[in-house]
Amino acid sequence: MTPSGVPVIVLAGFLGSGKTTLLNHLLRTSRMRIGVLINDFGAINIDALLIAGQADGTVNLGNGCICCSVDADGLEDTLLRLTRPRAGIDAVVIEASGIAEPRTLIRMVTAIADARIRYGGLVYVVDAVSVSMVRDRHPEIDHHVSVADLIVVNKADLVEPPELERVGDLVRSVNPTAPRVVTIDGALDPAVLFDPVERVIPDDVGPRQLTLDELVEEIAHDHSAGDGADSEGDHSGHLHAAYTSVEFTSAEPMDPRALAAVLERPPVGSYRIKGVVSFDLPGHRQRYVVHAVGGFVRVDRGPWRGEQPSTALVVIGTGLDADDVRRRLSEAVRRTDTTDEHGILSITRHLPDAG
Ligand SMILES: Nc1nc2c(ncn2[C@@H]2O[C@H](COP(=O)(O)OP(=O)(O)OP(=O)(O)O)[C@@H](O)[C@H]2O)c(=O)[nH]1
Repeated sequence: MTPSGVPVIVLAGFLGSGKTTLLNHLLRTSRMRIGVLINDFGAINIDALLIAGQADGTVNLGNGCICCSVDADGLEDTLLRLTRPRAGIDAVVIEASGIAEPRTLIRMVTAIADARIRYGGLVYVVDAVSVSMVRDRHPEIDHHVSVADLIVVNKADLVEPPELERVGDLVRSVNPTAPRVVTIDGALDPAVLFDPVERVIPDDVGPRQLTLDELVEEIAHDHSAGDGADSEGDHSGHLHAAYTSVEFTSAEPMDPRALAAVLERPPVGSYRIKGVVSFDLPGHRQRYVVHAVGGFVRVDRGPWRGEQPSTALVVIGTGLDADDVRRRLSEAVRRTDTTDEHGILSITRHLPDAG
């Protein structure tokens, strides 16, 4: 028998492991109506930008780590609103920031005593390339893996089979019971996560089902009305205590060669750079999405979605010199006197199909 209540799944994993990629895959391939709660680290919510347009309903929980910036009541309110029968949501996924403390989040979800929702488990994404290095730096990652209900070993395309096997053994030694799935680009079969549903909207839910835009608007309004305080107290032992982020925005287009240099040789202390970039060059006026994780750079591009082309980047790391980061990015804003017609190649060579 399928348990009752809308499942609330927590999606976690270290910085850059592939959580947003996996979530986008689920949103594209699942036939369910999925509500998404996103919590990103940094004042500009890049993950919300990267998911926008894909999710049925996206609620941006704002700046900071979810376990700090959203108090238990705020999370409860949001979840209960999101799962009202009129909303017709089949499942909720909370994407935690890459340095969130999943156990705190799980406690917050399981503490909600309302039959309308149930905790749907922790899906933990492991980056096959960097997991060993990340464990050396942050042994507490093992605690996160150990409480996972499903472990997704992602980026299988970037490691040789023996290394993949080694990562599998390592994960199993930390969490012997959770099932493991190996993926490329987070291509997880939604059936692994969600029970099939037959959506029945009860008769007593009012004149009509809410559109998700209406729902999101309502929830966003509630959030701006009262931002949560820290309900969990001391976060000094959490991963995010050591990390800071630096945001950068520019209405002026960027210089591709200079930006590529920042992505390939990131500022001292930087572990993760991500964002949306405008180059505004002939043939390259699309919306570029750039990612750097450890030493890996990846670029994707697509159309702007009605927004004004501009650049928004976040750099996350430990011991970042914010002034230096901003200076390097400011220097990568395109100067009008430059004519570097091949500069864009330093960016397009990181497109997945660039060979
Ligand atoms: N080659 C390869 N790249 C991947 C794979 N999965 C994700 N990526 C890339 O890795 C980068 C980070 O992916 P995201 O999905 O943004 O990672 P995240 O865990 O959401 O990152 P944070 O929110 O910053 O913690 C992006 O450039 C992705 O395109 C994969 O399986 N293979």
